[in-house]
Amino acid sequence: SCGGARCGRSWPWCCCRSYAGRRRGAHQPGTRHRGRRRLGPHGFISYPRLYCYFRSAAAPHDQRAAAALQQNLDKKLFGQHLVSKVVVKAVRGFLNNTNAKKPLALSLHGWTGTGKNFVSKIVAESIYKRGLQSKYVHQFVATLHFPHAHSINLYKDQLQSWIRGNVSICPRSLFIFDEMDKMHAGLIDSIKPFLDYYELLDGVSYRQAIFIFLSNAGAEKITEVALDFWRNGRTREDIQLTDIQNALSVSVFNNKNSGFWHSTLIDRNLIDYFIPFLPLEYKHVKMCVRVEIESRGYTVDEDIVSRIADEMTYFPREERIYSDKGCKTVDAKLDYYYDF
Ligand SMILES: Nc1ncnc2c1ncn2[C@@H]1O[C@H](COP(=O)(O)OP(=O)(O)OP(=O)(O)O)[C@@H](O)[C@H]1O
Repeated sequence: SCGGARCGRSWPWCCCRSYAGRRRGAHQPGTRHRGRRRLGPHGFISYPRLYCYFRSAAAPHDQRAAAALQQNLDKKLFGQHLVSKVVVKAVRGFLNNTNAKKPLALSLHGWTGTGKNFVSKIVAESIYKRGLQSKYVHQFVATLHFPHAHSINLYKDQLQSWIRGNVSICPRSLFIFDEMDKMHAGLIDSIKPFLDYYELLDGVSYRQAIFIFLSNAGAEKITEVALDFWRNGRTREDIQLTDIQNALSVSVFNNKNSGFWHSTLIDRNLIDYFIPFLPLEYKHVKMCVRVEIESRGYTVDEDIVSRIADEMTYFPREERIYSDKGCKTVDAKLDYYYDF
């Protein structure tokens, strides 16, 4: 129990935002939240709901937010043409829609180190000034927050109450579920009502919320398609969403280790987009190395770039096209070459 401690960015199930919400009567079933007055951090009177509304929910009408998302993805994300296209369309469309019928639900799939967390961060930064640090952004990591299979019913209750409490406070809340493939089967179904087409549930509307699920499940399927294109002499940019999306959702639905195994979220079509992250090639790894060198304030040395990219391992064994860690570990390898 947090015992009324100050609200932090950690994961206190019992308290903080849910607790604060309860104190304000924000997420009691059937209670309408009116944004009551309270003293802000500097002694000013603040209106929590309005604060959230103007800081966050006003973003949909801000073309700059959508433009920033596009710009950032174009500039920072390598080798993921499908991701850039779909994420921009989905998020921009959703933010600009004042009459959304359901929350936005995106499921990002792909090999490790291909940019799933990176993209979630860019999405958060485009909507909320403080990005992942915003108190309206909630990140769950399956192995950290839902470790024990025997506690699944408890987690279900806690997850529901966490989401209910936070959406009551801020309708434009963002929930990111990492490591979906390590989530106990059935747990994620507990949030199904929130992702559905209800106008109100116990007086709360979830239609402005955004849910992003991250998973390695389906990576083999994605690699299979990418390899097929490569072996047939076609460029990876020729791959269309339609070449992967259906097969991906079916494979995730039928994969016992996907977190979405036989999930009602999938069979009730509550996930809006299954977004495939293609495995990264040698040239993409080099791009990541260059960015990392520049971010540390050094001039790019192409010799070091090649040496680091060469150190990574690539698959399949014969062709050696795709990095098996994507761009992960690139920053650690740099430490060896530079005396920081
Ligand atoms: N496609 C990419 N374009 C640019 N940078 C990338 C890309 N993929 C990964 N990176 C870099 O590598 C780092 C690690 O990637 P990230 O954490 O997003 O991988 P992930 O797909 O979420 O992996 P995992 O499945 O293991 O969680 C990112 O912070 C980013 O710096």
